[in-house]
Amino acid sequence: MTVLIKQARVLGKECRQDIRIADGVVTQMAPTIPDTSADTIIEANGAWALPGLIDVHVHFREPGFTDKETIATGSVAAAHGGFTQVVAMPNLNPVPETLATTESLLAKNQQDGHVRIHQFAAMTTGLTSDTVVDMVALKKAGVLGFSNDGKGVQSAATMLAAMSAAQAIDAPIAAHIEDESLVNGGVINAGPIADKLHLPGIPTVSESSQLARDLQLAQATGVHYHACHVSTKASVDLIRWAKAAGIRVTAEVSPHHLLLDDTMIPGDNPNYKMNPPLRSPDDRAAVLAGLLDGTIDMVATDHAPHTAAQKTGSFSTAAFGIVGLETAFSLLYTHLVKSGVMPFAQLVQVMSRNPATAFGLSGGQLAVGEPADLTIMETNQPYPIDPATWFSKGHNSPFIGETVYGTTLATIVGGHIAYHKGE
Ligand SMILES: NC(=O)N[C@@H](CC(=O)O)C(=O)O
Ligand SMILES: [Zn+2]
Ligand SMILES: [Zn+2]
Repeated sequence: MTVLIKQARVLGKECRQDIRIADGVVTQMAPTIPDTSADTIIEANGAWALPGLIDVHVHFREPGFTDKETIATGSVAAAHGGFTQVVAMPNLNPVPETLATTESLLAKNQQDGHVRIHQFAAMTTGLTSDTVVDMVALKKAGVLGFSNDGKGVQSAATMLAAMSAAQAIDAPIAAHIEDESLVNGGVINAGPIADKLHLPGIPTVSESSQLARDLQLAQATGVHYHACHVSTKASVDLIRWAKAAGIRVTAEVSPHHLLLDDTMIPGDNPNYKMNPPLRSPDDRAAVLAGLLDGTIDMVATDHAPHTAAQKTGSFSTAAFGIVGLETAFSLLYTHLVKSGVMPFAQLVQVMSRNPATAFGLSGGQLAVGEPADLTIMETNQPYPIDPATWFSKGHNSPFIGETVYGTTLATIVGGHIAYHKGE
């Protein structure tokens, strides 16, 4: 299978490029390549050719919750958003924690995935217990690493045991950081907005105090510790300190924590409910500053689809989480790059190269000889965010109706076209 992309803009190149792909590899880039013998031609017409985007935090809900999303719908949504690789979280039913459940999930990811799907297995059985899974066997089966996302690990002893086991096989731990003894049944960030809406608040220390614990444990074990969806200023300060101290830590931030804060919540609307919650304007400024200065390594969407029924009604009863795969690039391009907050090359780095480097994945670079994972992205035509155009089953987003720039024309995974606009 050969693909020829015509007249794409490429970061770091003065003039438009033709890009030839054969057998899953980028084989040629030049101002003009004759289109003899290409199976497929994609006219970029000056749109960007970017290294395929990588999202290390998605929820595909299969098995167990296929009314919210499936591996098929989630991975087409990923391709539609420009992502060529994702890492899927294990808060499923059954939880991938035994060899049998994990092997069948990995096979299903392979079979149904429209993009490359990597998988985190649970760290502990049932995502809540103190029993660490058989990491050696699960790593051998093919998982990328371990996470209890959705739940913090409440016991320091359990976290230490999990980190030691993961370190011994050089597997990363991706931590949902939340001390449940400090959450107080909260559903929104603690502070004046929670008070105004008469909703119970989640304090920032429920995240940062457990992060401080984890960083000490990561230092003691030498494990690769990845902090999921960092949301507070104190967390950014802790990670900055930890990196300076040589602790092997990486961190992600979600588009919504970069672009929204709790003062923007328009009343009791559950499409603004997620965990961690939208924090204060100061927290939001700190996570953005942390991403800009490299303290936070990457953007990850925490794509968390739910049914309409689960996201209707009030903050107090709705499910936590919002979708992100089909809006992440356009929102960040519009609000960070177009507005001059972040250089375009840096946005691409935090959405592609940095996640690849942190987790040892292929991709993250567009160059001759590299795997043909790439995204053709048009950035000049504004359009309103409209869930009718999405492939995800989840329509739970606070960004619906917003005008953005950034349309995926095509997503190519290993030389195969995973998404092609209009086809
Ligand atoms: N982020 C969320 O609000 N929800 C996630 C769980 C999680 O990422 O912690 C989910 O699985 O729905
Ligand atoms: Zn989480
Ligand atoms: Zn999550």
